[in-house]
Amino acid sequence: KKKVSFTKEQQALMKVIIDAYNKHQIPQDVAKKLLQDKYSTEENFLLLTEMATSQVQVLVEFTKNIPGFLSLDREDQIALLKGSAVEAMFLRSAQALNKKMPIGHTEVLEERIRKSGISEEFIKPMFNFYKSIGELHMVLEEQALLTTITILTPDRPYVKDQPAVERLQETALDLLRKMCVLHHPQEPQYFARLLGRLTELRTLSHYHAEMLASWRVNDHKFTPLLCEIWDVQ
Ligand SMILES: CC(C)NC(=O)n1c(-c2ccccc2)cc2c1CN(S(=O)(=O)c1cccs1)CC2
Repeated sequence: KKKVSFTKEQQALMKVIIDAYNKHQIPQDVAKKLLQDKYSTEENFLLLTEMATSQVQVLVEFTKNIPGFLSLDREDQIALLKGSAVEAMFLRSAQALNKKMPIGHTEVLEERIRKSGISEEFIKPMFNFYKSIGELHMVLEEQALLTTITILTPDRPYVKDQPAVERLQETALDLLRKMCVLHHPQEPQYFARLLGRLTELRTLSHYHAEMLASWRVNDHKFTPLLCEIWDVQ
């Protein structure tokens, strides 16, 4: 078993990130609604709208707890949130879908997502991504750190002080690297595999822009918060 030691700062950082991540789960009532009956496409779309809106609120709260984030330039904070919102949504979705659920719940959830007006060409890559995340069997610390690293991506559009963001991201990457050695000692490539998922996430977020366009064509309504964070309407 490989010896892994964390500095005092790293232990403090992990605790803050885990507390923040645990505090901000998707409200159970919203998730439960997905499992009630009423299967119409319209109803499924509305539920996803509600879940995605609630997740953006959760994301903003989580981000505020990332050590150093609130010390960044205010406009850069906004640029990082807007630049990572879709990727964070897909990451959270993958984690939600791969969570242990009562028998049959996952299937119902999948079915409602497939029948929510998303065209087939986006369903496939989306579910491939969910599956590829599920196969990693990430522990909570890895999930929370991967979300943190996604948010702290320096090269998002309109970020002015990229070095400041890079420094924060480096800290989270160092910690994630150690976490992977600790929790997956048999897989030396595990950390690299996790970062590979971030590349897949960027591809998905390009699909997302097209998904939005096709919904807009069919006059689907989004909430003001989603329109703001996605820069639509
Ligand atoms: C957990 C939350 C963040 N996930 C979520 O909202 N999902 C999920 C999903 C995946 C696994 C388990 C539970 C839900 C699939 C999809 C979305 C949202 N998007 S969206 O934001 O483009 C959208 C918003 C409005 C109309 S479409 C479409 C695809």
